[in-house]
Amino acid sequence: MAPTLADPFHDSSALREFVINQGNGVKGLSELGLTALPKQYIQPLEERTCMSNVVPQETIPIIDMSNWEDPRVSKSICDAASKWGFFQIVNHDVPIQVLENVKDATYKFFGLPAEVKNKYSKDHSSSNNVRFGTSFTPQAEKALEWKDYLSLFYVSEEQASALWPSICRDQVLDYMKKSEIVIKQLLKVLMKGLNVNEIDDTKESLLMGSMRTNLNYYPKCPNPELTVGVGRHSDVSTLTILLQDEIGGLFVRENEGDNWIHVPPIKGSLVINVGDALQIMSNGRYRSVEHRVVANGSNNRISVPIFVNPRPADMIGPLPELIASGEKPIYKQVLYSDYVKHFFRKAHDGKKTVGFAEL
Ligand SMILES: COc1cc(/C=C/C(=O)SCCNC(=O)CCNC(=O)[C@H](O)C(C)(C)COP(=O)(O)OP(=O)(O)OC[C@H]2O[C@@H](n3cnc4c(N)ncnc43)[C@H](O)[C@@H]2OP(=O)(O)O)ccc1O
Ligand SMILES: O=C(O)CCC(=O)C(=O)O
Ligand SMILES: [Fe+2]
Repeated sequence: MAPTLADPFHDSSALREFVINQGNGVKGLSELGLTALPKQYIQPLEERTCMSNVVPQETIPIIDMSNWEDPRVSKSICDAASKWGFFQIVNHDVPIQVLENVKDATYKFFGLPAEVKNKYSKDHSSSNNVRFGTSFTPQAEKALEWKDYLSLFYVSEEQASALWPSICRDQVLDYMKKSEIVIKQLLKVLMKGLNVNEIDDTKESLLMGSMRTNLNYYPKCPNPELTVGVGRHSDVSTLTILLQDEIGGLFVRENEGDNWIHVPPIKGSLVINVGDALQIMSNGRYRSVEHRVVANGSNNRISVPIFVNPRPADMIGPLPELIASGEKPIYKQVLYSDYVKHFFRKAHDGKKTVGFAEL
């Protein structure tokens, strides 16, 4: 069949060549001015966000961090991590300018020509620690996701200087560095909520021994109602610190039901969520909750999550303090890099990754 403007990528190998192999991403597709979504991005009905399942009056907690050691603030953090798995923080210690700089740097990186960004793709990057990509796991997905990303795994300043794209390196490093204070505050409070009152070096390394920052770019989409920006998933991190811009589009699942809650952008705030590693280490007391991002028909959107993780070589399982206090473990000990590889090798599938660690 001859290509048409509505669907010039009827042939899937032509689409993969343009989007994945040449590094144009969905940003490149969006900029072609397509009038219809290529069929490879059409999600099954059950994966699209249906507005009748969105609860407009509900909201995740918004927590003021200026008095984070106040027992009432600590309680609201622990309650939010148990009940919602998600909350927003305001009046934290990360300067607004640092957040603005990393958003600008994200636009600058994605504004580079495809052939420059493509130097960081899975096939061309000189290291697994830097990866430019699109969708999530295109090789495993039945329907692709409408998102491009740059993923930066932090090892050292020296490695970042040598390997990370210079157009965003310093801004990402600054964002990570300045976020460390609030990450430590949150972990201290959350551990205290489990009666783990001392975070020694070993425990600190287990909770936050590695960090990965992703720059996510969701370009304007024809037929946004047919696809997703990011499909339903929980993060595999201990905690995720997410900076989103003013566009909106992140939805969180309410408890176990089929209702979804929008996370409204609040200027200067950071969205915090519990990841699978903390759900496992807390023996299920804190919950990693499914979330998804819708595509947008009018605007481009960016977000910048910092995934705070154990180290790849760590064994993770319910914390010994919880088991010593008589709790029955519901998870086994697993090697964290095995857990992450399991997550990355399949398409987004809600909360299924956690099954890998269940007893
Ligand atoms: C991208 O869209 C996303 C991402 C997310 C992410 C949510 C998170 O919570 S990220 C936090 C992940 N944790 C860590 O990175 C810390 C620990 N790191 C590790 O354990 C390792 O670095 C590793 C990630 C397991 C990679 O180890 P390595 O030995 O190099 O293993 P490989 O065989 O190369 O990779 C395994 C498998 O994963 C794919 N992959 C690797 N890195 C990424 C990446 N940054 N993004 C996407 N996929 C990645 C790699 O291609 C391999 O798959 P194959 O099929 O090729 O075998 C949430 C939501 C999103 O939409
Ligand atoms: O873009 C967002 O708001 C969320 C992205 C996300 O869930 C992720 O990258 O894991
Ligand atoms: Fe996520």
